[in-house]
Order: sequence, then structure tokens, then C-alpha cells
Amino acid sequence: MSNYFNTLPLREQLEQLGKCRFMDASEFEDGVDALKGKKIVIVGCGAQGLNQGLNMRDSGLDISYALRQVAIDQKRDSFKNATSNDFNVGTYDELIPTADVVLNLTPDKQHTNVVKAVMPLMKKGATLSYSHGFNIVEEGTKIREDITVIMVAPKCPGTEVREEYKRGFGVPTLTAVHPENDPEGKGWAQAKAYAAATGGHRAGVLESSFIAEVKSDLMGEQTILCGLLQTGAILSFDKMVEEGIEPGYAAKLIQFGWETITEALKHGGITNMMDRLSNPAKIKAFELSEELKDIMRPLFEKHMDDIISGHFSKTMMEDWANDDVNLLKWRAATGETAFEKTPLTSDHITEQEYFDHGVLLVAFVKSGVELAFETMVSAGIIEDSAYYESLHELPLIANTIARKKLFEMNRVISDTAEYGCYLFDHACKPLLTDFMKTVNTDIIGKPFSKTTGVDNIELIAVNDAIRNHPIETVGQRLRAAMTAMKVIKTEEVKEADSVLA
Ligand SMILES: NC(=O)C1=CN([C@@H]2O[C@H](COP(=O)(O)OP(=O)(O)OC[C@H]3O[C@@H](n4cnc5c(N)ncnc54)[C@H](OP(=O)(O)O)[C@@H]3O)[C@@H](O)[C@H]2O)C=CC1
Ligand SMILES: CC(=O)[C@](C)(O)C(=O)O
Ligand SMILES: [Mg+2]
Ligand SMILES: [Mg+2]
Repeated sequence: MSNYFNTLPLREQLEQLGKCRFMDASEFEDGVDALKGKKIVIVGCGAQGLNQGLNMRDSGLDISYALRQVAIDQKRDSFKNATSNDFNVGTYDELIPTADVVLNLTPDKQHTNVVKAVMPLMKKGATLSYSHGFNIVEEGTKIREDITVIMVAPKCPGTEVREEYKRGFGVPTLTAVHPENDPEGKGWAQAKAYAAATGGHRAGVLESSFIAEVKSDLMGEQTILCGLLQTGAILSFDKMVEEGIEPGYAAKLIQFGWETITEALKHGGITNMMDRLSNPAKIKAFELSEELKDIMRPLFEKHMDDIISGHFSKTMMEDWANDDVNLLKWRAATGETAFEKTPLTSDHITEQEYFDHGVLLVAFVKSGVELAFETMVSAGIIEDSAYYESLHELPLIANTIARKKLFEMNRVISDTAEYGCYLFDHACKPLLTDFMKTVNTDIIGKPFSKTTGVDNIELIAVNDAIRNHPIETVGQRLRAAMTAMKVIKTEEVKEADSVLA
């Protein structure tokens, strides 16, 4: 096996990286019809497996789960997830031979094993689906010629795939058909029906490619989505405590702060998030963000370069072969951070206070979203895809932190995302050492209090710069199609409700 992307000639690499067509709502008029009555078997019942399956069943499809014999015998979490939700569960031998569509929703590092075990059992002309193309693109796995290979990749953690569906919305989804495996020409119709069954069409579906999905997905998760939230959380917490802010307050400001701030981002982009600050604070957040972009740009570019060249996947696969020694070590270290271990204050922090006391968090979000977007676009990823993979997904990751800090985020995201998140975090923290020396409680922990006035000319220039960033133009267009987007009940709102009750 070898890296599939690296075997392609440059013009084909560029063509695949740039494959992205926003699908019109009218293209989903047939709903889930192309999969209705088909036997759909999901391999693995974890973050994506369980939650996609629940949505697809609610959309009227026939879902069952194939698990390893040991998982059934030992009644592992995967078995409990499936049976406690009344799904039919069986072994590969029992379920795969009659399946029309097999969804491989096991961790990426298991894909080679799983595909090796499942493929010989699949009936002629069946379909194999992925939610991340790592196995096809980075490992170069070849699938039997009669099998159709598709991808339906929700741009979001598994738990939030379910939450958004229950709210009557969905998450943006990238679909693809592997050009080497579409023998009957049915791949696109099935991918479209699958995306509709998960609710993706209510948020936005892109006709993409395995390559564009893999290279953009890895980039988003390593940098803005998970990496920077981890770095920003740890550095901001440590700084506040060092400056004498009560630790329980500092922990809460961050745990719910990311969620509250990015909820504003999701509805109205960076412009709306920045508009939540007072004018003096907005100017400050803008300046901080420009500074952060200068400092972090080389790191974002390094991640993109390593993802495109295959260096990242090669080194991660070395860790897979080494019993995940690095991943497990880094996971344990995250559990030991002071932020993770500090219990939250029971004092209520109001929604507006998360902005007013969190100017630095706003600056981290703005700088990271723009950098991730700019870096992906300059590498050949189309803007729509880069928007979903940075700005739109960020609140969905922040929701997981609001539940149980970084531990919950790292539990829910894929092992692949988690590995890349730690890589970024370890490189980013030292880069920000000097910057953090300049930070005080004015921008994190206490309200920003500039006593001098605002220069109108400067304010106009700052507002222009915020609104005219290309991500804001794309965002306005894509959000216009998200007519079913819901306001979520943030932890802050739930807490305020319980205080009143
Ligand atoms: N996590 C996320 O939110 C996202 C994930 N993805 C992609 O979705 C796919 C699934 O990831 P994710 O949901 O995180 O995975 P999880 O780690 O949550 O789930 C893995 C499931 O697969 C089973 N499993 C593990 N090893 C094997 C094996 N060798 N053979 C068969 N089953 C196995 C596990 O069950 P048991 O060990 O009990 O057998 C478990 O039910 C990946 O391709 C990932 O990149 C895409 C978008 C987001
Ligand atoms: C949640 C998601 O989309 C990720 C970050 O890509 C993943 O978990 O791999
Ligand atoms: Mg992703
Ligand atoms: Mg991923």
C-alpha cells in the first residue's frame, strides 16, 4: 500500500483538491429514496456509528450493526450502544453477506484490518462507505472492483451529528465517490440519500472528493478546531490563575466561554462575534488577532504542508504501529492539566460577560478561523469547504468542551483528530510564550477597560477589515442556505434558567 494522493500526477491532485460543488436543496427532493429498503450495516458503534445510525433510522432506513465477536461477548460499549438503542447486532459473518451498503465507522487506524475482514464477505455489487477518506487517500487501500466506494463525512463530532438532527437541523457534509470504484454509476445517488438521512442536507452538502475531504479535514481538526482550542484553553487558564483570578471562575470562563462566543460566530460569522464586544474591546481583539496571526501563520502552514506531503500521516501511522505510545502519553498529560482538574465556580457568568471578560478568547477564535481558512484556500481547497471546516464546525467542537472540558472533546473526536490536536498544541504553546507575557487580566478574566476614547477612523478601518475578509463573504452565502439553523441552549442559558426556576 502506498499514499494514493502521492501516486497521482500533479494536475489530477489539483483537480481532486479543488473538487467542490455546493448542492442545491432541490437536489434532495428524493430524500432517502435511493437507500429505502436497502439493508444498511454499520461496522462499529462509536461516536459516528451510533449517532449516524440513530439519525438514519429516524429517517426511515434499515440499520443494523456488525461488531467483532469479542465486542459482543464482552458486551463492550459498542455492543451496549447498539443494543440499548434497540438495534439489531450481529457478527460480520451474520450481517455483511446480505448487506447492500456497509458503512465503515471504525477508527481510521483499524480500517485496513476491517476492510480486509469485511471485503471478502461483501456481496457482489454492494457499496462500502466511509466518513473520512484516510484509508483510501493516505494508505492507498484498493477495494474490489465490483464494489462502489462512497464517502459521507459530517463536518462535526458524532454527538453533535445527533444533537443538530434532533433540533431539526443538521451538519454540513462532504460527499464523494471514489473515482476508482463506481462500476454501476450509482455512487452519487446513494451518497446523496445517505447525507439526507443524517440531516446533512438541511445545513449544506458538497459534492467533493476523497482527497479534498482528507486534506481539509486533517487541517481543520489539527489547527483551529481542536488544537487551538486546547492551546488557548490551557494558556488562558494558567495566565488567569497566575494573575490572581479565582481558579473556579477561570475554569468556567473557558469551559463555557468557547461555546458562548462561537455561538455568535455560527449565526453571524466573525463580524457578529466581534460586534458582541464594546468598541474599545473590539479594536483590542482585532489587534491581538493580527498579532496572533503573524505568530501562528508559519505553524498553520507547516501543518498544511505536512498534511499535503503525507508526512503527517506517515508519522501518525508509525505511532499506530508502536501501540499508540505517543497518543496515549499525550492523552494522559491532557488529563493532568490544572484547567482540566479545577472544579467550576457555582457563580453564574452571564452571556455578555463571556465576551467582555474573554477578549483574548475572541482574538484566538478570530485568528485561528481566518488562518485555517486562508491556509486551506491557498493549498487549493475551495472556500465553501474551508468555511465548513473552520468557522461552522468550531461551535460544534466547543459544545463538547462545554460538556466536560478538553477531556470530552478528545473523547468524542476521532483518534486521528486527537493525535493532530496534540501535535499542534505542543508546537503552539512555546510559540506563544512571549505573546502570553504581554497578556494581563484586562483581556482575560476581567472586563476590558480602556479609559481613553475610540478613534472613529480607526474603528471604521477595523470594521471594514473584519467584514471584508473572504470568509465573511462565503459565510453570508452559505448561511443564507441554512434556513433551519437553530439557536442552541448553551450551558450559560441552561444555568440562567435554573437560577430563575
Ligand atoms: N469522532 C468523530 O466525531 C468523527 C469521526 N469521523 C470518522 O468516522 C470514523 C469513525 O470514527 P469514530 O466514530 O471516532 O470511532 P470511535 O473510536 O468512536 O468508534 C469506533 C468503533 O469501532 C469499533 N472498533 C474498533 N476497532 C475495531 C476493529 N478492529 N474492528 C471492528 N470494529 C472496531 C469500536 O467498537 P469495539 O472496540 O467495541 O469493537 C467502536 O464501536 C473514522 O473514520 C473517523 O475519522 C468523521 C467525522 C467526525
Ligand atoms: C469531529 C470531526 O469532524 C473531526 C474533528 O474531523 C474528527 O473527529 O475527526
Ligand atoms: Mg472532521
Ligand atoms: Mg477528522
